[in-house]
Amino acid sequence: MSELRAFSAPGKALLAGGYLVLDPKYEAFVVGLSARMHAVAHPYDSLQESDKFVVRVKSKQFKDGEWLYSISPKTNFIPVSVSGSKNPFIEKVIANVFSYFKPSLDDYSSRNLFVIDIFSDDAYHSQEDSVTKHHGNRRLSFHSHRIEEVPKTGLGSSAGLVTVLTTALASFFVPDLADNVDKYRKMIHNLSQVSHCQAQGKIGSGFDVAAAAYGSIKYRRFPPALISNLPEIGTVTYADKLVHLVEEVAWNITIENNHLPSGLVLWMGDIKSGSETVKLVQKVKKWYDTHTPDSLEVYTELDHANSRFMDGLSELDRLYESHDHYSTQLFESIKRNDSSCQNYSEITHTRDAVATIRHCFRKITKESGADIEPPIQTKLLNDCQALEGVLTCLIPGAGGYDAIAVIALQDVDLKAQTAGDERFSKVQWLDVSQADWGVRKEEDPEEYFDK
Ligand SMILES: Nc1ncnc2c1ncn2[C@@H]1O[C@H](COP(=O)(O)OP(=O)(O)OP(=O)(O)O)[C@@H](O)[C@H]1O
Ligand SMILES: C[C@@](O)(CCOP(=O)(O)O)CC(=O)O
Repeated sequence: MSELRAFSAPGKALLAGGYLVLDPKYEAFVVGLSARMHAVAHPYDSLQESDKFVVRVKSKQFKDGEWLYSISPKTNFIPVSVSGSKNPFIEKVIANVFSYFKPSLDDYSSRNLFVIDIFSDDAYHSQEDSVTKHHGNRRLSFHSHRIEEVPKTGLGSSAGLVTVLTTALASFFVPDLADNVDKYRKMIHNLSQVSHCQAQGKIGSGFDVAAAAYGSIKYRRFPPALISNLPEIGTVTYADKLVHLVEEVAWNITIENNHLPSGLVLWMGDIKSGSETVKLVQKVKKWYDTHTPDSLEVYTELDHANSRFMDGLSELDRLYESHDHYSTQLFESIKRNDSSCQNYSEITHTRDAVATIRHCFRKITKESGADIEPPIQTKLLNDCQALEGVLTCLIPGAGGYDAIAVIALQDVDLKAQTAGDERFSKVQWLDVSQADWGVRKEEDPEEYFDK
């Protein structure tokens, strides 16, 4: 490509289906966020040598944020770090995009250097030790530490990175991609799932990658074996098997557009203390296996409550759009958040479903030792539930001490309501909102750079 082009992909919050979504039996609800990961692909450049490709990925907001990989058809597209500095997510994206397109060096002689800049929005990372600077027309935070050392807020930075980088790198091989992201969305999604899964060590359900590719969705995962059955990267059969998986295989996945009701918005409160998802998942799995058949009953109850929660939100969405007397009264009652809420079954159904989800998670917390909704978070959520304009609130994703998610009326200001209140002193409201759209082209790539 002879032109600069920019893409972005959203962060995520898993509002229903944590843990269950690891099993293809259950459906989850994930919301795409306004915090986005960006990739700007530069025009083709050339190396002195013509016996390899080089991909240079720069992420200048982080110390030492540059990775240089060389890659060649002669070694079946195994990326080799040139600078010595490695990033597993970037490495797997390069391996898979090259294995998928199998470019020949003859076709790319004198345009075999691909340069991509990564930019990430503030909400992904703790802003401590960072300096905000204008970069082109954008305000970006620059951190004094390496990417692995900067505390995350849990919005899915790696999934955003993998998805947007896959898109940007693929745009070197697909001339019409930049103007047709939709046409290639499935390919981008499937390739990104493969890369993310390999880089992460095959732990996740892939809901974060699906949200990065598609935005707010109902999601049911693919069978994990689809990816774990691939041969090793660099083996002779890898590229063909990958193309077959991305293009031909039925993934049996559910991805359906789904969003929060109009008139309601998401608030994410960061708690600054972090949890380790992998350890939580291990504890919950152990609890599940050692507590059957009771654990299956808990999962079934959770699954039904998740469905009722999603149905309740859809019901509220329909009501908001109707703008009739009943719906106006209902939304005013959420605004007051007083006993009048009891008069509206749409509110009580949604709240009861969330109460059941939280009850089940507290039970699992107690029996498994995995702090999904530990008592300190229970107290915080109960305090949030009583705030003006709050429909409901819960622990997103894997739960723990990371964050809380609150669904509230669009015109209430939780920041102002909780300011100076000791009960909320640990909560930092993130500057994010729901944003339904998945990976997309950004119209003005020049605006990322100083003129
Ligand atoms: N802006 C970036 N530039 C380069 N690499 C990044 C960037 N953002 C994330 N990464 C890569 O992703 C890794 C973090 O991924 P990880 O899956 O642990 O976190 P996350 O996706 O933000 O969190 P969570 O899965 O809890 O939502 C980093 O160590 C780095 O390798
Ligand atoms: C526990 C789990 O179901 C959700 C983790 O969500 P999060 O990374 O905490 O947003 C794991 C997964 O689905 O990958």
